Amino acid sequence: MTEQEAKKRIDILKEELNTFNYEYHVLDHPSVSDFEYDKKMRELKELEASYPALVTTDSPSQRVGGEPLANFQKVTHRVPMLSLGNAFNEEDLKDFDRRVREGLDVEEVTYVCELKIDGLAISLRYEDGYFVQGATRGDGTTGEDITSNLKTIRSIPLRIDDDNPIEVRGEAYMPQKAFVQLNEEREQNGEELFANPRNAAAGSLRQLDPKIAAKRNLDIFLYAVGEWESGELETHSERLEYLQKLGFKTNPEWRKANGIEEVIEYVNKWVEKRAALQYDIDGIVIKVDNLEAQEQLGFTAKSPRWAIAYKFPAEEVVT
Ligand SMILES: NC(=O)c1cnc(N)c2cc(Br)sc12
Repeated sequence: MTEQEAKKRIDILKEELNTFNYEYHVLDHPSVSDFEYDKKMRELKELEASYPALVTTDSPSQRVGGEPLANFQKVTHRVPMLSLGNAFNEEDLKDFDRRVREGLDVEEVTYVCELKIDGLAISLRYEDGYFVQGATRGDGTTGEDITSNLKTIRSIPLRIDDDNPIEVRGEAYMPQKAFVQLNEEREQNGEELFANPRNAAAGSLRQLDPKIAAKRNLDIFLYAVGEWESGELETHSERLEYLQKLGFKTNPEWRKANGIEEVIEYVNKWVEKRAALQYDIDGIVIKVDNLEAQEQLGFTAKSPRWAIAYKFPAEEVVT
């Protein structure tokens, strides 16, 4: 086989494997068997071993990186990562809504309600359509470069169909099933157990060896943007739809709410339904949907005036 023929075959295999990966990990709707997937991955790795110059950063064979890092480099976020004010009851939510309506001088506001994922806030940077850097939130301005660990999360696309520099933010988390399995393994090995899926996700993403992170079955939901050079949209809900169109995993439970009464309805629904989820949530995030209105409201010293986190009461720990 000539190098040109090898490149053609490698491009086909990359396209197929990245698509199978998207179907399995983002859509939860695989179109091929694991056997079929593994066979094509083996062929890709053999071709890349014969033609190392043809290995590219978006190749699915590159998800589990090379050698362990000595340490994590610091990353300065071009756009600071948010922290949210909290609401603990309906009164707090009504106060928030009152401040927003007064700030915008309107009678009623359209909000977006989203589940507050109990994981680790993450920022993903794409340039020319390639995943180039992933970082932790850190203190909101400076985080740690954990690109090699984030590449092991199969639902993170290595390539997207938008060549503008964009940053997408979300929450990396460990599904409850993965958490139980991990602690069972640790118990058998006499290792210290993780207290909860959030700590397990944080501990996994802080591993210097990506091969360990790759085994932790982490996942991610994306829900916001940082630096954004792509076409401007009018609302946050349109952004969520665009992120999904780009191939990012967004949480399917987000809903628009017309006025605070619909927000309260959504919150009360999830106080009941949260136990049925396969991942931990610790509240609901409520955002003003219109982006111009967000701009108009701006920020306090610490957090946006156009969003709030309703925190669920801490669950009683059954001992
Ligand atoms: N959907 C969201 O906006 C969202 C979900 N889950 C979270 N843990 C957080 C945290 C911030 Br800050 S926003 C947000």
